[in-house]
Amino acid sequence: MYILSSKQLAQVDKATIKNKAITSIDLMEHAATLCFQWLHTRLQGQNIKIHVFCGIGNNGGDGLVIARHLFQHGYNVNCYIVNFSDKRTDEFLTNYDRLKEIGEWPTVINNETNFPKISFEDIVIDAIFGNGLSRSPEGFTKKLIQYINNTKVFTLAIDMPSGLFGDKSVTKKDAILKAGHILSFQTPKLAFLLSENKEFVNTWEIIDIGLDEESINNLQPKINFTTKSEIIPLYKPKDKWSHKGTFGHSLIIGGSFGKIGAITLTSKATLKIGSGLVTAYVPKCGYNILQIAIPEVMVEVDDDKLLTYFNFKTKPSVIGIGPGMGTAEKTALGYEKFIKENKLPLVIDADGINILAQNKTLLKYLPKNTVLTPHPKELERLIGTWKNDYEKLTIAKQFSKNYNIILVIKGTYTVIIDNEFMYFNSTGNPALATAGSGDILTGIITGLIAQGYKPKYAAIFGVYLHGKTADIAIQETSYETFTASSILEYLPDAILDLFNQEQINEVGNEENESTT
Ligand SMILES: NC(=O)C1=CN([C@@H]2O[C@H](COP(=O)(O)OP(=O)(O)OC[C@H]3O[C@@H](n4cnc5c(N)ncnc54)[C@H](OP(=O)(O)O)[C@@H]3O)[C@@H](O)[C@H]2O)[C@@H](O)CC1
Ligand SMILES: [K+]
Repeated sequence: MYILSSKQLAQVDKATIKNKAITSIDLMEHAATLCFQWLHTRLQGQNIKIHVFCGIGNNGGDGLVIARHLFQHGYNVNCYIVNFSDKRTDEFLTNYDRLKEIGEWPTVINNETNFPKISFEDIVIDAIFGNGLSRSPEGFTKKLIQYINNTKVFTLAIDMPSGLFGDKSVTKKDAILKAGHILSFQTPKLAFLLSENKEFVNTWEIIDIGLDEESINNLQPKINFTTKSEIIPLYKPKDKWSHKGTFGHSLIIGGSFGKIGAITLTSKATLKIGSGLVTAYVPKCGYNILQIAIPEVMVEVDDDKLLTYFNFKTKPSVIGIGPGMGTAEKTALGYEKFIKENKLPLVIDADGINILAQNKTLLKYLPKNTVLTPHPKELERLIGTWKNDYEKLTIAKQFSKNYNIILVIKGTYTVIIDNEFMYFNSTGNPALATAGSGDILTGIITGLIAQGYKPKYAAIFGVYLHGKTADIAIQETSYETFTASSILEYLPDAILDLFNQEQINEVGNEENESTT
């Protein structure tokens, strides 16, 4: 699913009205009716007080439509116009009239004295600002947002939490509505996926309002939200004539005394995802451990307790390197020599990234499309600091472009960056924040490359499956007891789930929980 900027969304709105021969007012009626139905299905006519706050633009227009349907279905509704400007849109005015026609006159809020009493048990519908927000709210509108936030009432934001920009950072964070849930139109907004907005974005879901797909595709959006429907076409079915050589040979390099577990997990994951052959290259102290832990994996050894020489004999098709490796001086020296001489596809994690960050001149030796999988701290060491999440993404894109590499930035919504393109992952939950989780991911991506997946798609697919294991597991287990080994245990379910037709239809209407 694409993620569109506010500007792109406004363009697609216009194109839809033109190409689908639908009027703007009908499009609004359709979109807002879907929001009403969402609420009606859940409330089933319960007598809960619902406060609908409407701005004077088209987001406010949506609010008026929702309020009308609520009134007509006998709900206990109070509707307000937040009168921050006299620039009412036509669609707002039409729906204002339609509400009056059914005998309901909204209360106009012009200043603080007009704020209504809101109880904790009530529901607030936020239709103050949407896609047309042009600056941070000020004056009584800002005060109203703060007033609503202070009540701690459940808030349902229409399209976006008021005061939040869809695609740029907000410096004044005290004028943004804290949404309990967001019903957002057509595409996720970039703002929902960034941790700097975690206070304002709890759960969200996408309401498909039928905007013109062709117009969306014509924009060739560069930001994606990868759900099951984007992942399925990536899957490479197995050819019945294949043999283990067809699925590649992965070499997994890493480990040090006390951290052989990390490289064991990576090797296991590489094997489990289907790499035809796997060899681990570890310090001697890891030899017995690996041979006993994973009989299917071959082992080559380096120095006693630390990797030093990097002189393996294996001729792999791809190398995954870094987990548990450490950054000791002799390891760093050997690694630097390896990086300068290596021509094979690489997946680099953990200390492999840290050593590159210490000596950035090495970056130019990385083969095109090398995959780097930093967590936020490793990323900072690699690309420097950032002022906000948007700047982080801009710097990361430039970095990916400069060195022709693929970045997998791990987080609540892990993002894969390839030059100007960004792919935000839709799966995963806090269960994955556990020791060894990253080591497993490195193995999964390496093993997919071994099987012929292009590095970018191996990263996108691997991150999706990694997250999906936790989503499936959590229905049967607890967050607490989920460990890195559980990822491997649930990997078969994550793959099989791709072929589960029932859930495919749900894509586009999935609830997404922000989990930071
Ligand atoms: N057919 C369609 O297009 C559909 C659209 N849909 C809905 O439309 C929404 C977008 O509507 P919209 O473009 O009218 O923008 P919206 O956010 O309602 O308000 C903009 C107004 O606020 C003003 N303003 C901005 N910031 C301000 C500030 N800080 N303080 C004070 N004023 C401020 C701004 O004025 P200006 O910036 O020019 O000063 C303008 O007057 C979208 O989110 C979705 O809900 C759906 O119904 C589907 C069909
Ligand atoms: K809103």
